[in-house]
Amino acid sequence: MNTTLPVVPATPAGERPRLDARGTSTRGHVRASWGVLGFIASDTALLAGYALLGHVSAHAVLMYALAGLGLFGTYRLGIALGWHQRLRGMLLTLVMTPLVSLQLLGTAFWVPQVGLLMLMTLIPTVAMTALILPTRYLGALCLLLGACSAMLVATHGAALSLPMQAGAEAALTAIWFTMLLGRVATLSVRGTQLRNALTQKSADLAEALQKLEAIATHDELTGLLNRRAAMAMLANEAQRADRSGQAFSVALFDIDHFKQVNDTLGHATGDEVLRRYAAAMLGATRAADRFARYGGEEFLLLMPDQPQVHGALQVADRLRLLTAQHPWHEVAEALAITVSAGVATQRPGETTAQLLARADGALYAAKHAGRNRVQAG
Ligand SMILES: Nc1nc2c(ncn2[C@@H]2O[C@H](COP(=O)(O)OP(=O)(O)OP(=O)(O)O)[C@@H](O)[C@H]2O)c(=O)[nH]1
Repeated sequence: MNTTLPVVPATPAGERPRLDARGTSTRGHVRASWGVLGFIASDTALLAGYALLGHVSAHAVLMYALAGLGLFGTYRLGIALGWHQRLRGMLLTLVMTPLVSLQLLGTAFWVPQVGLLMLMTLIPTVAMTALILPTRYLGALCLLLGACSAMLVATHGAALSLPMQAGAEAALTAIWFTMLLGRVATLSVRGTQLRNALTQKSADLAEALQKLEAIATHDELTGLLNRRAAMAMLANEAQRADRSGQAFSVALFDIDHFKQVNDTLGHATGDEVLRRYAAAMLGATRAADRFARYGGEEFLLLMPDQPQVHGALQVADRLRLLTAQHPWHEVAEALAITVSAGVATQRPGETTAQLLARADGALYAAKHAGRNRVQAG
């Protein structure tokens, strides 16, 4: 009678069993079914004790045991037929809870001298349900069970009792209570496990989202912000500048004769040059500045705190010089890398596309003027 539904145990770490939609493995349900059998056995033993003391009939104990075995069989059949997967892991709850409740209430109607124990045993059963079942089902189940309980009290109220006459009876009842407490405690543990699992899941999700964001906004080779992120940043900066009236500057850098690096030293060396260049520029720019990979060997520097073109030109030229002075021989003997840059400072009413076009024009001019130089657009 004390057949509170057991908690479906988690799957041991490292195994990859078939999971239902709620992440419970078939093996977990099988283990839970053994738990059901354990409850049936312990309840039957206690009831047999009451029968020996003459408090309930042996017939009632036998019926209880048979009903319990029927429940166990139904559960195992459900698992064998894959119901736990079809019912999205709610087999225990959707099928077993009403059946167990039926068993408990039926016994209470039939053997009201243990009726109060049956009603109390309903509590952890419903609590288990509340952990899993959607609210609308839970509400319906509670209404149904409430109506049945009310009917039980209305029709058998006076007869409902706790077996406590003899000392041995009281001892059995105390054991029953202790078992009930154990089941409620197990449910609380399960609730905590579920909450922890949820917390872990949302932490994993947040981490995955962060990784996705990083992938979406960063260039894989250099780790710099990619063009998409750079354009978004530029748009934000333009909005800020519109509001504050404080202009900003951009510089487009392009590695000189980079094709030759690839052609003579190989693509891998070309990649290494790009990586080193990016790292060197990141280390040399201010925290407020943003350095992004704009294209293949083209880079964009956003300078929010450079409202004057001469200041922006100085920054860009410092970076140009740093590039020329970088120990490129560490990458390949006799390797020398220079960059050309075009700088533009935002003009009132100018769009980011117009601003970039001016910077690009200046870069083109720098290339044509001989490379390894910076020009303003
Ligand atoms: N290794 C490597 N090469 C790249 C990458 N992206 C673009 N490139 C190469 O960069 C080279 C750019 O060549 P061009 O546009 O002709 O320019 P350039 O040789 O730098 O000449 P100038 O810009 O006129 O000085 C091409 O060979 C591209 O294949 C990359 O991720 N890795």
